[in-house]
Amino acid sequence: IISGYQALKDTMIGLGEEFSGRATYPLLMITLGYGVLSTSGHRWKEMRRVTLMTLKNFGMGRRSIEERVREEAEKLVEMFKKCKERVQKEIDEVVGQDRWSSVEDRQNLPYTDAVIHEIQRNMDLAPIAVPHKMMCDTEYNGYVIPKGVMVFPLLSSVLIDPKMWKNPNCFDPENFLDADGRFQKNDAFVVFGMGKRACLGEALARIELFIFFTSLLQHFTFKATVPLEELDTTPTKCSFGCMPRTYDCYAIPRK
Ligand code: HEM
Repeated sequence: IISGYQALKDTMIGLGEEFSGRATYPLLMITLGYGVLSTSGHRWKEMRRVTLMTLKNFGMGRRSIEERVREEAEKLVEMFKKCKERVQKEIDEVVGQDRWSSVEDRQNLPYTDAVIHEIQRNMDLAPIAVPHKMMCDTEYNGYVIPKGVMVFPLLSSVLIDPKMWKNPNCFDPENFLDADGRFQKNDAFVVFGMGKRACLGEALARIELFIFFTSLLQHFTFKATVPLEELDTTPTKCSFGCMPRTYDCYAIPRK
């Protein structure tokens, strides 16, 4: 298990090729050894290249991916409308009046951007990423890690690495803001993994999260149905992931 920002950076990026294999474990047996996530070596490289090309072609650049994501966000808002007959008229007014947010707005919404990042950091969706496999005998930090060994990049440890965060142990958007309130990137934001096997869907996921989040908050105010102190916001553990809990809430259209 590789833990902490520096060790993950040294191995996943510095020794990227050596650590680029994918280990097999029971959950991955459903893939029958196929697919970009579960393969290693030449086969994986080819699939990763083709998948990346397909994802790029799918959008023909970022703009049309964004348009498709926005369409989905609009559908989501439509879904809310259907469920809430009583407020349908108000929603129609809001949808009719406001423009949709776009990724260009991100730079002018540093606090919103910081909140989305902080949610992802706290969520810790993939605490151990997806296990890697050593491609050859490799020495790191005085340890010899033999070929074939399963390696867990402990992403959780980086997301709360005290050397890397202002306030690692609680929800604080300031972790992504500088003294002037501008958005500040942090290399320890590794929710999508690091190096050669890092998530292929990161760009798409980031656009989706930004547009869904801003569109929903643009059109609705969310209120809990119980006092906030009664809500447990810690993620639940589910297999090798961390999942958000489910909550009842009021989605109140904004005027
Ligand atoms: C918030 C959403 C997402 C998060 C946090 C996430 C996170 C991750 C992580 C941690 C890994 C493993 C990295 C490693 O092995 O070191 C991964 C792999 C991968 N993800 Fe995602 N992911 C997300 C969304 C997506 C989406 C939307 C897609 C597809 C469009 C996608 C496609 C993939 C693929 C294909 C791999 C395997 C890459 C490889 O093995 O070379 N992910 N993701």
